[in-house]
Amino acid sequence: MSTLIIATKNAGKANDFKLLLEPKGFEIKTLLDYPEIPEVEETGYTFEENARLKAETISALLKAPVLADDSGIMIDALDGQPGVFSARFAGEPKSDAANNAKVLAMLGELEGGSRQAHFHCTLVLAHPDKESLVVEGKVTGEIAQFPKGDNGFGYDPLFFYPELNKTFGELTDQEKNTFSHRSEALKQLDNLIDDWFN
Ligand SMILES: O=c1nc[nH]c2c1ncn2[C@H]1C[C@H](O)[C@@H](COP(=O)(O)OP(=O)(O)OP(=O)(O)O)O1
Ligand SMILES: [Mg+2]
Repeated sequence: MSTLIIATKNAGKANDFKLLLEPKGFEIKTLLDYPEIPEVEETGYTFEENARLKAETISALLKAPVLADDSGIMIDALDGQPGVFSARFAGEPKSDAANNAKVLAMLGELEGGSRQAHFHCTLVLAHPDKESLVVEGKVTGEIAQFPKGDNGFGYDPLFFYPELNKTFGELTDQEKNTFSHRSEALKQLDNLIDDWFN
């Protein structure tokens, strides 16, 4: 069985990756299993730059293949904000509740059709002596008028997905991992990963 380290400290993402990759025979570890690894600063201005920083830094440190995810939510009415700054939108320390409240306050009374948004995910798979692989995925929806659902993490309770008539916070794990930006990106990776590993 191949071990794959995910360069994340986000327990919600870690859970998504476990559900998505363990059935494919990967043993998943995350930075929560390596508390001694220092924080990698996300100094990039694109998802790819930040995902590369996380994957390539940790891969060089651990001398092992490492996958990183940089993701966020882009809201049309806010010209694509919070985008790369999604995790820190309401400032530090990062808080999902404060980020969600800030988004709702900025959108105010805008009606459904004007609340379009999408989740974006860029994945970078790095190896100490190979070129990194880069893939991405997205999913489109709307920002709900108020948070709904206790599943998932981050902006999930605000992200209304019209196809299922539910927010991502109301989806089962299986539904989220069928429709999410993360699963979309992983599908792209799936086509490439076997050759890359061998
Ligand atoms: O499926 C998702 N469902 C809800 N929210 C999500 C999702 N995917 C990304 N997001 C939000 C969470 C965070 O506000 C930002 C990611 O920021 P991002 O820097 O990539 O992750 P992070 O700092 O939480 O963990 P880490 O860098 O250790 O992987 O977008
Ligand atoms: Mg981060």
